[in-house]
Amino acid sequence: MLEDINTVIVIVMDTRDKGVFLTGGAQGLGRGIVVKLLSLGAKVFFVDVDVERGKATQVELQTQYGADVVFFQPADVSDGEQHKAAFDAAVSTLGAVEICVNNAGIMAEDKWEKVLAVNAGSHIRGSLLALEHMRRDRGGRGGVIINVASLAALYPKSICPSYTASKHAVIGFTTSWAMNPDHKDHGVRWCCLCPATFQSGMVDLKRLGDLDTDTIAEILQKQGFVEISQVVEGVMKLMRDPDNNGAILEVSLEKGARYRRRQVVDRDGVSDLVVVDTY
Ligand SMILES: NC(=O)C1=CN([C@@H]2O[C@H](COP(=O)(O)OP(=O)(O)OC[C@H]3O[C@@H](n4cnc5c(N)ncnc54)[C@H](O)[C@@H]3O)[C@@H](O)[C@H]2O)C=CC1
Ligand SMILES: CCCCCC(=O)/C=C/C=C\C/C=C\C/C=C\CCCC(=O)O
Repeated sequence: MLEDINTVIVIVMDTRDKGVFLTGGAQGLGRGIVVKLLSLGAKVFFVDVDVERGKATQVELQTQYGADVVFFQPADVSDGEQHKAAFDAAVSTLGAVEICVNNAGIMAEDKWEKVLAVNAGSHIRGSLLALEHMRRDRGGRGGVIINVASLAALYPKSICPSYTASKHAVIGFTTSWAMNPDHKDHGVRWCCLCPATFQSGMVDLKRLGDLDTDTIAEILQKQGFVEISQVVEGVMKLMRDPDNNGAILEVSLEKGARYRRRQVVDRDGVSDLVVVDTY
């Protein structure tokens, strides 16, 4: 009798010794992703505009994981020069960057230009810096770009229109690049993460500008939060699967982690992109 041999072997991206560049790593989700990647043997260079918190995080993580695997540089990623200088410093410190996580974000409806500069501008710039460095057809090693959006990237949100616009921009930019016909040559994957609300510095109601904090507190209380650890697992899911390109992964309390959209690249990396799931 024939054995069932329909076993699928999935080769996941090995993060060990990979160079990572991440923005907004001093606290919240960014810090959670840094810790996870360090625990898996990656080397991480993170930036943040919060210098004190960034330094403290660096000291703590160097003590735990080693002084030669985690590096912090202060940078405001809404400033193109600071952002580029930090990316270049990451490349010279780590040797190469193969994973880029554009995570830094703010919510401040009374400063919509800043919201767009950080949440959309820095994700676009960071992606282009990473693409240029990683692309195989220009001597790079390939890699993956993860852009942290939000559930607010997928729906209109009357509470925070500018924040919502900035997150929609991230989805549009990332999925458009994922369809680039040169994908097979440059070997860089593009993914978006869309989490529901989780506890972090951003949920500090004092920092939300002129938003109606009483209403927000009431909604958040009723709605609940996803755990940062669940959101970090979502990032790992996007990162690890070598077939993932153009993926939008939602992480919510009701549905857990699920793909809203995804395209696959054949194992040989030379076929056209095929949309396998849409919404
Ligand atoms: N907290 C939440 O419920 C959700 C957050 N997100 C997104 O997750 C990402 C991370 O946010 P959280 O961890 O929640 O916030 P957080 O406020 O805890 O951490 C964000 C970090 O980014 C840094 N940052 C802000 N502006 C910066 C700039 N111009 N340059 C460099 N660093 C800067 C902050 O100093 C902070 O350390 C953001 O993109 C946010 O929009 C998405 C969905 C839900
Ligand atoms: C806009 C909400 C969904 C995503 C959450 C997010 O990206 C960041 C949240 C940060 C702080 C919380 C402040 C405002 C959100 C308030 C209420 C959310 C619920 C509204 C809704 O889901 O429609």
